[in-house]
Amino acid sequence: QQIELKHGSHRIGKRTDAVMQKWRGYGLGQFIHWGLYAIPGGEWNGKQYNGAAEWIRSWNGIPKSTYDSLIYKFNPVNFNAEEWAVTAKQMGARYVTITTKHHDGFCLWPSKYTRYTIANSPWKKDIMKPLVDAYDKQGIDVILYFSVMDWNHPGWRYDIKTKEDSIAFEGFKQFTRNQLLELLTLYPTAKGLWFDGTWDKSWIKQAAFADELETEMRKFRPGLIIGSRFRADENGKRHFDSNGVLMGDYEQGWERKIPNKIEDVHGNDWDCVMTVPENQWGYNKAWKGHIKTRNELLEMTAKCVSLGGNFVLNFGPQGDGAIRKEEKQLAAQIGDWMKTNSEAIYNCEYAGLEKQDWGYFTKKTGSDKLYMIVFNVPVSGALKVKLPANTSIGKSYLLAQPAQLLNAEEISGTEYFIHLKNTAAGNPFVVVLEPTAKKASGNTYD
Ligand SMILES: C[C@@H]1N[C@@H](c2cn(-c3ccccc3)nn2)[C@H](O)[C@@H]1O
Repeated sequence: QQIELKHGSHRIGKRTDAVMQKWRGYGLGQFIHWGLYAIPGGEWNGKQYNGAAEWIRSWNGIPKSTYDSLIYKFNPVNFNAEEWAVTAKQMGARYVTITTKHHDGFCLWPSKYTRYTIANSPWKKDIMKPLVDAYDKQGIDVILYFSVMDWNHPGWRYDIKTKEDSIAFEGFKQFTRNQLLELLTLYPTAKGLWFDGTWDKSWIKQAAFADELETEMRKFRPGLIIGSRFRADENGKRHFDSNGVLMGDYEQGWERKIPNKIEDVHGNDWDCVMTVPENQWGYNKAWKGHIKTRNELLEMTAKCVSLGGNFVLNFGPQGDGAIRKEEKQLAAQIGDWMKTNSEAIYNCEYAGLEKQDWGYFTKKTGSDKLYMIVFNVPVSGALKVKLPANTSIGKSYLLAQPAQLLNAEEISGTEYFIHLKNTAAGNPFVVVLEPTAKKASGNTYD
């Protein structure tokens, strides 16, 4: 049964306002991880760091102060915000999440609450403003990534054990609040905040402070979207409070993993953030291990949308500000597919139909139109569809060739085979189903 909570979730069920409805329909997004870590790119003195490139500061092979002095090397002469935004547009991304400050504490905006910012680098200029403006110009909504954990701030603590810890952390909490209100003030078109670095005990113990801060930010920016990772409840519960209710506006736990069935998402909004290599968010020179292909990424996108979520693909621009060619190629390949098939991705939701082996169902929000995103054509060339009892298939056709109707053979009251004309599919493709209400059979046998 429900327990009394002061700092648990303040909402049951999905948000129904227009801003969140738009977020729900994005389908595909871009993540950008960029900062000082892009300069070493996962390598130091010729040796490769085995962890994630944006965590290289935590490698004991580098003195912390040596890493921190990378600020004096940050001069991204090939940085072009317009190019990044156009790459995202060509990919078909409808929102972008950009690291304003990662765990190392380096701020891509000229914050007045620390010296560890772009303003004190050779580059000097604000990076966030041109990025927000460029993405806004492309009609791509911006979400600001913010790491609470800040290895550069003297007040940061992993846990609070002594009086000194709690005094230092009080200062850190005010600093964090100041920076967040500063970001919301400087970039008012940002639709949301994507929090990270909130798993340590020090922050988990700040249930009341974080709850008040979240309320303050929502008041400051009505409609602001905040995920489930920002704060813990007074019992230290994260993502879901002590009553199992989702914290924040959407579930943020799907990092480099995708739910397998609808029950896994508990009726919540969610997005999945994904790296192209196995686990590299910041630029890593060694483009090694399993690099996801365009078809794998398309299947992940389709799977996420088929389960009611969004898929957010990460890009790690180089230290000089250019996006690496492999990522540009992927963006173009994905965009090429989206040009023909984005109708099955944008403003679509979980169709409520039994999953079939050939791929994924999506349903257009606000309509009965169904999409079958096909990755595995059966040798029979027949795609099985199970519909609810009171519906049948009015029309079915390839999204890419709407004039060519496909034969939908009724196998039984609720099962159909959609017969494909051409089974040599080199690419994933979409079949559209326009269901109609089933005519009453008229015969009663009762
Ligand atoms: C979105 C992604 N989240 C950051 C992260 C966090 N962690 C992590 C790893 C172990 C324990 C707790 C958190 N690993 N990566 C990555 O650096 C990237 O920013």
